[in-house]
Amino acid sequence: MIQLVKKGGSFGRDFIRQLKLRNEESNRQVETAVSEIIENVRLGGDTAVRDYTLKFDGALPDQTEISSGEMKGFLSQCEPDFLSALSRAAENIKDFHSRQKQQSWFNTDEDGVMMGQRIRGLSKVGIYVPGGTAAYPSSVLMNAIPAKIAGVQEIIMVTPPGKDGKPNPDIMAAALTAGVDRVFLVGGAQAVAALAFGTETIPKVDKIVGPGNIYVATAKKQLYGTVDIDMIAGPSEILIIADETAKPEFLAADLMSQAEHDVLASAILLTTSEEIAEQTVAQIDRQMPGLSRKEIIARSLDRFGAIVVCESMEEAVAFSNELAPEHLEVCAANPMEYIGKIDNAGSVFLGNYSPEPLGDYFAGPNHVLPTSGTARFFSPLSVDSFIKKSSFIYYTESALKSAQKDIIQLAETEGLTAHANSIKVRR
Ligand SMILES: NC(=O)c1ccc[n+]([C@@H]2O[C@H](COP(=O)([O-])OP(=O)(O)OC[C@H]3O[C@@H](n4cnc5c(N)ncnc54)[C@H](O)[C@@H]3O)[C@@H](O)[C@H]2O)c1
Ligand SMILES: N[C@H](CO)Cc1c[nH]c[nH+]1
Ligand SMILES: [Zn+2]
Repeated sequence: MIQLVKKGGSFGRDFIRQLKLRNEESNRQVETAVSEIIENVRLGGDTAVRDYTLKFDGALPDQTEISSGEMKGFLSQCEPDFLSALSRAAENIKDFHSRQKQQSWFNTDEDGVMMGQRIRGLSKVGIYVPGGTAAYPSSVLMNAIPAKIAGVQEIIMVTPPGKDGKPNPDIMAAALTAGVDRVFLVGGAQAVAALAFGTETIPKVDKIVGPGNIYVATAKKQLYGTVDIDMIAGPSEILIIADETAKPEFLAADLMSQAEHDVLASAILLTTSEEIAEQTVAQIDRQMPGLSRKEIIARSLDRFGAIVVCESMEEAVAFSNELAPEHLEVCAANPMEYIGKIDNAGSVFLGNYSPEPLGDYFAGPNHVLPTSGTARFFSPLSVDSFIKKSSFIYYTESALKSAQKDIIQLAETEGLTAHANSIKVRR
């Protein structure tokens, strides 16, 4: 049962503490397990990866790597309507992310000094595509399309095998659509560790991106430093701010759309209307029995769901900024009014006709987003996540001469006389 907190109820600090515990508590539980998996994969390579695949996924694929020829063979198993929806979604995602591309730049002054920045794609990137309790072809597009636009030379995808040890055909179709270079059927913390260290069959990469459950998110966190990562993109979250013009039927549906991802997912409604709050509870009760993942939804809403009646929209916005949700829906008479007031949120959905799943699948912005309050400092996955920059400096003899006094002064103040000497020898 989702908890309903009426005006003046004891929500506030207690619930924020409970939500924060969601991260800490689950992290504590899995932290040790994940570090053991990482260490075993580091030492045991493919053998350890295979053992964990059998243990956690329940089946071993005949082969870990799927060639592009084999991927094409799976296309005939996909629904034609799915394939055309996938290609339309891919176009929207390409269009949105193409606008993010930054250009290298070089500037030359009148005195011949040239400086600039070269921007290029990372060489080898690992993308994690979840596949435990659901398959996520949409996450293939969200990970790989910005990587391609950034100019990544090699995109290595990992995803858990199906319960039969076989690849999911829809995920293979998405990998072909998005231009993934190599695909390995490995999931969980063992996949992240394999990409970070490299094994006999799985290549070591420079950066690992992509969403996943708590094991995947914890493994990325623990391996940061051995490898670069994009962010902590763990169990999904939705927070909705609604005034009295919102529609309870929509609110209930949207809360459950994210609760269905994971028993650790979180769904919160903050509304100024007691009537809307009560009707949303009723709508959840009405809609949930018809949903295939109702058990996951019920468990998620039970622990990490809440409907809270706030004093004002300002109070709701302040709460939201404090929680920094992955997804924020603003269902209000004038949603545009809130654009400047939202400080912390991964992706914001404005108005009654911009439901969260529109962003998950189709609109174009990335659905790989920071969770657990990390939207305070992380941004959505983007083309920027896949680039690196190098700076370039060219000075002429006369330009160096006019700068030499300042450089020598700064070097000597730091006590670094060899630095100063490097300038002096050119005088
Ligand atoms: N934040 C985002 O951007 C975003 C986007 C999409 C999905 N998600 C999240 O991705 C997750 C997908 O989760 P999923 O489970 O379906 O797929 P997953 O691929 O993330 O996880 C499956 C893997 O978890 C590992 N695992 C399962 N139980 C384990 C255990 N007891 N010990 C060690 N390892 C274990 C297994 O190796 C398995 O292969 C959900 O939490 C969803 O909310 C987040
Ligand atoms: N809502 C998820 C991000 O938290 C992304 C997703 C993919 N498919 C469906 N939903
Ligand atoms: Zn979703």
